[in-house]
Amino acid sequence: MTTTPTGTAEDTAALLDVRALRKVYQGRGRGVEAVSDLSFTVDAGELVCIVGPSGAGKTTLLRCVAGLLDCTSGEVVLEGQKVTGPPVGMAVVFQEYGRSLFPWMTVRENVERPLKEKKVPRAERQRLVREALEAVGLAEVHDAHPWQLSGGMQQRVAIARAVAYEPHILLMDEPFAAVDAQTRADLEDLVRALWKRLGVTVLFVTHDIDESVYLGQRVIVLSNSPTVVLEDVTIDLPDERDQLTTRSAPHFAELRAHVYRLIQQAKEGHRPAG
Ligand SMILES: Nc1ncnc2c1ncn2[C@@H]1O[C@H](COP(=O)(O)OP(=O)(O)OP(=O)(O)O)[C@@H](O)[C@H]1O
Repeated sequence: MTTTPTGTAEDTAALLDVRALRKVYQGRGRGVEAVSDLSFTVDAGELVCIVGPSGAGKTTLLRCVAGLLDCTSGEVVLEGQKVTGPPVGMAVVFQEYGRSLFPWMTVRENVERPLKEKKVPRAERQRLVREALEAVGLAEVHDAHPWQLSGGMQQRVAIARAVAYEPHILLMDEPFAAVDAQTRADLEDLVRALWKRLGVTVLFVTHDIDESVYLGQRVIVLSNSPTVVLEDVTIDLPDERDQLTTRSAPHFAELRAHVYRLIQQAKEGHRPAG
């Protein structure tokens, strides 16, 4: 069991509710307060990006949301249940695809593995794996091993594995930081396409301001550590986005500049007013 019911969850319709999250790492002698007080919600079907300067606590936040790390105080509530371990309805895609795929398994076996653990019946598993590999454009290489594929293709496998699992929420932790710029653009479009097609909720952590504005419906900007939310920016760009038109739109530039200024303020130690 990875989640426990919370009596206070009924007051929110949000899929994910991060409430006054605080994380202090206990070191030798003294604690390090990485996250001070983080609160935000994500509604079902939203695509929300988190940005912040290096060391802002993005990974700490994501690990707490994923139930991989205990918070010191506050709570993470997913679908009305307090997260106390990796939740069933969640899948995570990490930056280091090389370490998250099993090299001795084929692409198909890698994607299928979590479904076996979830005890999905065989025929259903095969359908989900086939559809997920088709969705990321890798149907042809289902029998290859990860080490036979490029970095971008390996990350597509990791995305297919997450998608096949049919999560209610997909967490992505700087998933494209290790691929080249062209592949990154393709993968960004893949995430938007899958998000629209599947209706999955996505929480996407990145240090890349342009990427956050291009992908998100909202961008939550974090202060530097000990972390609070500096601003929750609504990205009111048209829903149909593409790399050329969207990125060259004047309003994209305005939003990008706004988030950029917030990150500069974060680096200078600004905190939200009040
Ligand atoms: N295990 C740990 N023990 C002590 N302090 C830690 C530990 N992990 C992270 N920290 C500290 O917590 C703060 C936030 O770290 P975290 O890795 O979450 O930030 P980040 O925003 O993901 O950074 P980056 O963008 O550089 O990956 C930093 O000051 C970091 O030094």
